[in-house]
Amino acid sequence: MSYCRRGSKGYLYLEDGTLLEGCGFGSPQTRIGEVVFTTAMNGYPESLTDPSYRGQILVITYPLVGNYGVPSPVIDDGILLNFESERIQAEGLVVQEETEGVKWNSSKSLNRWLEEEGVPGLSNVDTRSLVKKVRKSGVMMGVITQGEPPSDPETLLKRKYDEIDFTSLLSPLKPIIHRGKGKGVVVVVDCGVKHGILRSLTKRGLTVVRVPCSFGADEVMDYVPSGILFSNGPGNPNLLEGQVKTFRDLSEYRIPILGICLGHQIGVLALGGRVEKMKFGHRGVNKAVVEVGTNRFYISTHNHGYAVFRDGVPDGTRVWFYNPDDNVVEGLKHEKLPIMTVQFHPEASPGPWDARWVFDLFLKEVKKNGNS
Ligand SMILES: NC(=O)CC[C@H](N)C(=O)O
Repeated sequence: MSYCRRGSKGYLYLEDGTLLEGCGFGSPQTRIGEVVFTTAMNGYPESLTDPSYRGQILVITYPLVGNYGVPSPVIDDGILLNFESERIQAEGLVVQEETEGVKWNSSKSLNRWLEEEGVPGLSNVDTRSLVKKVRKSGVMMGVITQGEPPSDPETLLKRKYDEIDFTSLLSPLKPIIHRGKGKGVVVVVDCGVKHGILRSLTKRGLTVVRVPCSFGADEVMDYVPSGILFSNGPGNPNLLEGQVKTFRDLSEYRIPILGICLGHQIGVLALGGRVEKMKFGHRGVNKAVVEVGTNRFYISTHNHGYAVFRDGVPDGTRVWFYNPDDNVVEGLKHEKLPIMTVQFHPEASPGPWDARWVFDLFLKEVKKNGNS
């Protein structure tokens, strides 16, 4: 790499000793994270602000990133449009080619956005071979930096993604209320909720109370909810004993519960199942899931590194969705209780809306519950 148009070289050092050299963009910071990739061809503003990417360096397989700039934030009752949280959550971004795009609603370039938010970017690297490596050896920790290669990467890489509880960094400190125009209150146990989930609930008239991820069942029940949603979030679900207990305790109230992504995994653990780390995860917006029973395929958005395999399904539940590529369990329904969970993202953001009816189904359950 001899010439970088923004002046600075950039580097990604991987846990296995590989050093990739490219061009720096965004902010000249050094950050550590688990190196993961998404196959989404668009939606970088949503992906970068998805709290579930906290602690991870995101590699985008689509070769041109930045084409349509970064939209201006629109906030409606505290809920953002076009972004999934108030800041970039990913630790760093790796792309093949970073572009200065424009679009009618773009307020700045990707480069400027990363610069303002203190997040390093790396471009002009062969993302294809990087992804092949990650697919082959599994996800690894990495250091992203600019200027010079990292001087002591081994020390930096002592930090392991799987051992950190990121949810406490993202969860609100106190409850936040978003009012819907209809009846019914849903408490969202917020371990880093995507705003797309909040939008999906308020759009259906529901009032949303976002409570800290550390809340126990009694604190959740103080809001007399008609339904409870356990949100998506970053990190290893096996560290979240408190949240698992809260889910278990709440299941006894027989109130409709919907778990999404991390929420699905917490539910599985609460009901006695098992959640394991995958080799390189599912991250993208064109992943098929099959609904058991109807045999319908839905194209859906995924962002998960942990998963429930067939032998980890808890007793008393049945598989609702699975991924036809690798058979991973993508959703469960409880046989007796009004509990349903999905590993994928029915709110999309970014991605297709094929499965947004999951929220309609939840709404139906919430209405049946009577409090609404
Ligand atoms: N999007 C999510 O909620 C991700 C859940 C969990 N952190 C995983 O990677 O599997």
